[in-house]
Amino acid sequence: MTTDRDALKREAAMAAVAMVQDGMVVGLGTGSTAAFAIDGLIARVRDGLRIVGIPTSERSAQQARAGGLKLTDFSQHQKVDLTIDGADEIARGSLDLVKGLGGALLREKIVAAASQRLVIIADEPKLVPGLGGTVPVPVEVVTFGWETTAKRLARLGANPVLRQAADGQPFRSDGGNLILDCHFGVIADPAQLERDISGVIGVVETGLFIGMAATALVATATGILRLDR
Ligand SMILES: O=C[C@H](O)[C@H](O)[C@H](O)COP(=O)(O)O
Repeated sequence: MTTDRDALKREAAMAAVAMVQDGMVVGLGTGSTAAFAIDGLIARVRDGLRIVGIPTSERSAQQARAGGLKLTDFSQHQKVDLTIDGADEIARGSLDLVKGLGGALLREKIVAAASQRLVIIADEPKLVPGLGGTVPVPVEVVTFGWETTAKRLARLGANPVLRQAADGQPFRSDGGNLILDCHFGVIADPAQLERDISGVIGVVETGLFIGMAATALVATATGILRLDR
C-alpha cells in the first residue's frame, strides 16, 4: 500500500520508463513526476539502454545532461518515438489534459505533437471527471499587449491571472513569454475551448492537450492504473 505522493509519482514514472526500447528518440517531460522518469532513464542508460532524448524544458535538459543522457533536437530528429510527461489534470475517458503549471507547456506541446506516442504519468489526484475543476488553464502569451490579450481571454469566461515567479517578477517561460493562468472552472467542451483560446490574438499556446495522450499510467494506493485512449 503506497500513500506517499512522491512514491506514487515514482511508481508511475518507472512504469513508463519500462516501455522505452533500445534506439528510441524519447521526449523528456517536465515537472516533478517527469523528473522521476528522467532519473529512471538515466539508470537504464547506465545499464546499457541506447536512446537519445529531446527535453521539453531547460530544467529537464539540465537534469538529463547531468545524468549522462545523450540529448538531441529537432534538427536531427523530426519524429519522437515515445514521450513521457506529467499532467496537471487528466480527464477520465478522453485522456484530454491540462498541462503547464510548471511553465513548460509550449515545448511540451511541440514535443507531444511530434511524438508517435505520448504516455502521461501521474498520481491519482490528477485523474478528474472533467477538466478545469482543480486547476486553471495555463495560457502562454506574448509580452507585447498582454493586458489586452487578458481582456480577450476574459471574454471567453476566464479569470486570467498573470503568473508571478518566486522573486515577484512576472514568470517567464523558456521561450521568454508570459503565462496567464485562466480560471474557467469545470470546462464543458475542452476541445472547443482550446480552439477558442488558440484563436485569441496574442496567445502563443494553451495548456489544453486535446486528443494527444495515447496512454496514462496513474499510480494509486493499490497499484498502477493503465488507461488507453
Ligand atoms: O509545465 C509543466 C508540465 O505541464 C508538468 O507536466 C505538469 O505541470 C505536471 O507537473 P507535476 O508532475 O510536477 O505535477
